[in-house]
Amino acid sequence: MSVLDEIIAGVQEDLEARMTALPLDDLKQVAARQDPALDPMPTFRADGVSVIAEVKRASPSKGALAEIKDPAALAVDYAAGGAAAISVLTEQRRFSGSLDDLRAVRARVACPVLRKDFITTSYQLWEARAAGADMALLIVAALEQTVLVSLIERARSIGLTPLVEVHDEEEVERAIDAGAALVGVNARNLKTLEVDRTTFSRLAPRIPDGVVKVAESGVRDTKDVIEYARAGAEVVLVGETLVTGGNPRSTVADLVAAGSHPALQHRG
Ligand SMILES: O=P(O)(O)OC[C@@H](O)[C@@H](O)c1c[nH]c2ccccc12
Repeated sequence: MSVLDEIIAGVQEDLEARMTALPLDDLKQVAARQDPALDPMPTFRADGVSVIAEVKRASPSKGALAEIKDPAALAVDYAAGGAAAISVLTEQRRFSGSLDDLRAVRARVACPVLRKDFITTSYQLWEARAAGADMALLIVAALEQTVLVSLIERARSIGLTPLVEVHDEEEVERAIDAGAALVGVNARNLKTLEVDRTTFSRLAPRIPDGVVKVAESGVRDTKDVIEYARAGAEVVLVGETLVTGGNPRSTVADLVAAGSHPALQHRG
């Protein structure tokens, strides 16, 4: 069993318990009480590289990264530094996240919030919306094509913008076929957990113009942002560097500044 399969098995076990505790119809009512979801796409399409800053306590590859006692305070710092959106890991077993983290972040920031998890059912999309998320991650490697198509449609129907994650050429093709408008190229292979930053430059040319390209993982500094931007990234998603560095607010601000350099505004 691959790491990805193992993570998903755990996620589904935890999910079953929540589904028993809160039936879908009740969950939908919670979702209906939320403010309408925010649309991140206009900001992502605007000039300059948008930064999605991630609240990430741990990862399967590195174990514990940071304690993060107050995820909402961290998200407020990210937003103050100029983050276009906040990503919140909600997977519990390997990433030490939760939907409580997402709700806490939602209550304190005005920008779009992404639910970062291993979503395989529409129940999880409703959970995301009920917790106040505006976006949800869909990992192509974790989903059969018909399921991917239906989760993209379902996400949109409840107001969520799906971020569709790919790792290779075949997954790019599947994401585009499924109608993705926001594609994330993850430099970390979820099967081997290794980071290869050239994955983005290799796959970006296969993503049509008009589809917003997100470079996920492996951003260490401003140089990496510039490199991803030169290869066509409109958005970068950054976790570890922000939670392990000293000053998240100024680090985000530095990354945003690097990505707004006029020499990078030639993406067409
Ligand atoms: O910490 P990094 O290398 O900056 O990476 C952030 C983000 O890309 C990574 O957390 C991630 C990308 N896709 C995922 C899917 C599930 C869990 C986590 C992820």
